[in-house]
Order: sequence, then structure tokens, then C-alpha cells
Amino acid sequence: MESFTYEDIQQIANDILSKVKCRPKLGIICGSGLGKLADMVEDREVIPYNEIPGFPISTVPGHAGKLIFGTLRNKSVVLMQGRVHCYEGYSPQKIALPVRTMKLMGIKVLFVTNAAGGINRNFNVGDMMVIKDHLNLSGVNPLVGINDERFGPRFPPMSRAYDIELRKLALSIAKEMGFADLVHEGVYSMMLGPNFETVTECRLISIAGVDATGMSTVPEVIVAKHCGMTVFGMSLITNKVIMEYDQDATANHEEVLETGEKSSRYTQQLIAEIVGRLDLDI
Ligand SMILES: O=P(O)(O)O[C@@H]1C[C@H](O)[C@@H](CO)O1
Ligand SMILES: Nc1nc2[nH]cnc2c(=O)[nH]1
Repeated sequence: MESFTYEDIQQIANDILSKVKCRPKLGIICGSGLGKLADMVEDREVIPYNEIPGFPISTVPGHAGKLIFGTLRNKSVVLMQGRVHCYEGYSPQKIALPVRTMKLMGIKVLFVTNAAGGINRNFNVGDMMVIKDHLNLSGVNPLVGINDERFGPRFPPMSRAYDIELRKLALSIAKEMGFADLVHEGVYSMMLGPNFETVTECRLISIAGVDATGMSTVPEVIVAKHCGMTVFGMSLITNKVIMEYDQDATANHEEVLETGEKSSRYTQQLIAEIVGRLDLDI
């Protein structure tokens, strides 16, 4: 297993900070097709992942693979324009690396976004889901291995992973901005991927209370909570999962990216507005 010590990650964080003027307090991970949020960042300083020794490289279309530093609504932020996934062959520990690097760069609050398939039949393509909890069906966990207490405890709780105040704020901003009907709250589940779910898998997770399904986010959130970050998560519903046997339609990544292209505008506006109202001096 490839592992990174606290000192290795501190070195990576220091190297990155030596290349930029920005000192971010907030990190944002952009999901499939959601990287356009980077266009709203001002005073941008960009570092491609392949210029950061040890950093995993995004291999999936729709994930540019760049760290974007700058200001969003006057807040110093760093965006991961594109993430990496376990199904790309990266170990969960490698997936954890960018989040721990953010922690050691001084980031206290992490926003995670993703593209997800709608399990909840009331969700439409293009809707958004504020994540209230997750179900880890991936079979992987980035905290497996020796625990370094400088990151966090051996047995971290995960029952309040998604900050309740930020969830409430997101829902009330959506109302204020006039698109409350597009924003739901719900449970996200992570499958390992890269295949999309079978009909039976979708039916099973629906019974379990899952509202949207994807292939990411959970390892990042586990690592972020382990090291004491405040977490806010949001899914863009890019497709409705197939719940009937022998249906002609099938899920595909092109549809995911197309919906991102068409519908990520509201997601970007909502995230920017939440960021604008955050008190990051905590
Ligand atoms: O990075 P996210 O979770 O947004 O990407 C989702 C899951 C797969 O990587 C891909 C499937 O289309 O979109
Ligand atoms: N697992 C999974 N990931 C997705 N990402 C976007 N849509 C989907 C989906 O339907 N299933």
C-alpha cells in the first residue's frame, strides 16, 4: 500500500504554498462536469496536479486536474478542478492525499461536489441534492492502516459528517434565490464503480434510504472529518438511474457531462453564495 506520512504531506503542502500567494481557508472539490466553478474564482493562481510530486493525476473526462487558488466572493479558496476516484486504480490513501494536503495548508472547511444518479423518483435531471448523510458501499476506506493521531483519532465518528448549519444555509439561500424547487436534501451512496449500477442494486439502495448514487466523495469526506474539517456536500443529479428491468435506456458518462454543462449554473451560484456568507475566521 502506498502511504504518505504526516511529514511527507506537510512537505507537499509547503511546496504548494511556496508557489502561490493565496492562503486559502476553504477547499472545494469539483465533481464531474462541475469544474466551471473555477471560472468564478478571481486572482487565479493555477497548479496542474502533474506539477505536484506525489499528487494523483485525474484520468477521467470532465476532471481537468488542476488546483485553482484565488478568491471567490472575497474568500480565499482553493478548488480542486477535478478529483481522482478509486476506480481509476488509486488507493484510498492516494485519494486521501489532496484532502490531507488541504488540511495542512490551513483549510478548515471543505465543500465536496459530485455528479450523481437520482435514485429518489422525485428528483429530476438537473436538480441538486444537499448531502445530509452517506452510505459507503465502496468497500474501501482511506483510514485503513496505521493511524497518525496528528491527523485524527483511530475511531472517528461519522454520524454528523455533513454540517447541519451549512445544509440549512444552502436550503435557505436556494429559497431566497428562487430555485428552492430544484434543491433537495438527501443521502448519497458511493459504489466503487466504474460500472453504473444494476437495476437490483438501485432498488436495494432505494430501500436503504439512498436518494442519489455516485462513485466518489465518501473517501474525501471520511478523511476530512477524521482531521477535523467542517464539510458541506452537494450532488448534481445528472441522470435518473434505471429502476426497471429490461428498459432500453442506459446510464452513460456522456449524459453526466452533458447535464453538468447544461445545469451546473445553479450549483455554481448556490456554492458561490454560501461561500460569500461563510465566516472562515473560526
Ligand atoms: O467525480 P464525480 O463523482 O462527480 O463523478 C461521477 C462518478 C463517475 O466518476 C462519473 C460517472 O459519470 O461521474
Ligand atoms: N454510480 C453512479 N455514478 C454516477 N455519476 C453520475 N451518475 C451516476 C450514476 O447513475 N451512478
